[in-house]
Amino acid sequence: MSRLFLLNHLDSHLKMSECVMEEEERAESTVSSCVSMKSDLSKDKPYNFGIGPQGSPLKMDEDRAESTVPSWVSLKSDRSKDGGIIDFRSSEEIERGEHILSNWDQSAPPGESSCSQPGSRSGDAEMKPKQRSDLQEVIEGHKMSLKRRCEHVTEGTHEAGSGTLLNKIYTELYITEGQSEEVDTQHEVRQLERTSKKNIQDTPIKCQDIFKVLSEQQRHIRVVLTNGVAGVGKTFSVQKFSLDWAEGLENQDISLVLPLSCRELNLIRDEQHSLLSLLHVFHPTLQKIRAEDLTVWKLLFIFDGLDESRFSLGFNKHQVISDVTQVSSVEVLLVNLIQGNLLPSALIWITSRPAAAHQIPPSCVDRITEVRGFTDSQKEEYFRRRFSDEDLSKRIISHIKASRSLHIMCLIPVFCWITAIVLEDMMTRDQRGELPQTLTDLYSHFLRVQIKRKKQKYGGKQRPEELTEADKELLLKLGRLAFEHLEKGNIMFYSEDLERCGLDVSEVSVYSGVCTEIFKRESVIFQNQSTALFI
Ligand SMILES: Nc1ncnc2c1ncn2[C@@H]1O[C@H](COP(=O)(O)OP(=O)(O)OP(=O)(O)O)[C@@H](O)[C@H]1O
Repeated sequence: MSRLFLLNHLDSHLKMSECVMEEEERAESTVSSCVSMKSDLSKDKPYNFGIGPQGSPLKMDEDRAESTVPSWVSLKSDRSKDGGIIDFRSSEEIERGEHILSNWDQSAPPGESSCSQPGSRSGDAEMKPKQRSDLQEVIEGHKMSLKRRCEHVTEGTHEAGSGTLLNKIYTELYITEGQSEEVDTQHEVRQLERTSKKNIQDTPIKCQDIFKVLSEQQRHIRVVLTNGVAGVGKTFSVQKFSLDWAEGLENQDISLVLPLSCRELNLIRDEQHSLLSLLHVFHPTLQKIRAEDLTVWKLLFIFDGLDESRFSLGFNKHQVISDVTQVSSVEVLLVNLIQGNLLPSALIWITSRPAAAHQIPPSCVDRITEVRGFTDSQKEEYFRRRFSDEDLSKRIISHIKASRSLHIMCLIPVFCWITAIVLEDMMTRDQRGELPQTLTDLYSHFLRVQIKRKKQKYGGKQRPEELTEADKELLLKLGRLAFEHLEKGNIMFYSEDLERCGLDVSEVSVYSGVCTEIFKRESVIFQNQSTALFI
């Protein structure tokens, strides 16, 4: 059955926005405390694709999927038609491949972590030259493929995102080792304000160092859990880590970096796979690898967005699997990987919003890190990187500094992105109205900018700024959908949910430009008498 997955990023924003509106009304007075268990400010990964008869993501229409899934799933196979890996490598790259393998050959076997059992790396010593060069070829093919997937960011509309290089806009994030607190139930503005006042005991850690042993007290780090609220930059960190590896800049002792998005793993939740076939599905460049290669290489599995997974990870009662060709459910494979029964030498990096992180037993985790967002100077650097027009970035920075709530919220990178979109639009056209001072203002303008972009994209007779009756009706229905699911705590919508709110699935697909724009990122607040409507 064809299903439409749309993401609702709005769940806590009912609470949040109630608070923010109160806050705004009370200007600089104390921020009220509201429950904001899980903030869903961001998602730049809208799902909008069909699942094939077996639910296989590989059966997607390639063109459509390419434009809608900024994903780790390589929809276009990187293999040439006859199944051979395309050799994109320069001689330098080939040499580097050799270097990677020899690094691994020389490196000490990983130690054991709390959950792991002794690993086996047998086989590398006996590797024949032909086998070795085949493996290098696979590694290099995978690096090229990963680089292509990671070097561009897919924020905003497809057109806007497709041209943006990650390295151009990536701004260093403030990441710490250890976990700050329990899940915070306070209103986000208040949480963030507190977070920004750094605790002197926080130990900053660079993203590229998360698997490195940094002090004598530490032992081998096998499993890292990275926490962080919505939109704080977990996925961007994964993307940057992967890109730096694929470009040969960092962590070159790792043979293969294997990002797997939990949201995409949901798509094969009902299927049976071996770890090997799972890799073939999500990383088609690795079709050539064999079971024994996996035990020889130093692998890093990245499970991004545990909070979005629909698995129930039963760590206590599950089948034990130690063979990469043994078929089972994806959740059983995951648990066995994390516990170290399957590929005990493999490194595992899991990212999650705080509310879902408890699914991983602490005994399995060697290091916890937390993405805290941008410090004040990183906020400014973000805007300077974003705009080549220095004057524009200066004006935007000074506007943000002048507004307390905007400045606090810019701790979260996705909020910087919204602010950049809105203020750029307002400052670069003949705009007489006041610049947004409050979050409500900002979200309202954001919706307007997104609708305008959609109209420019799809055309239409009326001026891009004008809303037709049909637009209004659609927005209200989307608002209802978001509101109802916000109350239920759902973050994903199915076609049935859309139909229940009077939305025609095919219409929404046609309008996916605006729908995904609206759904994927932000709650936009309309104040309609005393009610807050979220879109
Ligand atoms: N380091 C960064 N440099 C520049 N922009 C960033 C950075 N990190 C995040 N962003 C901006 O914030 C947006 C959201 O980031 P990201 O998707 O990584 O958040 P997340 O923590 O994975 O959120 P979620 O929990 O909702 O999945 C990005 O699309 C980008 O616009």
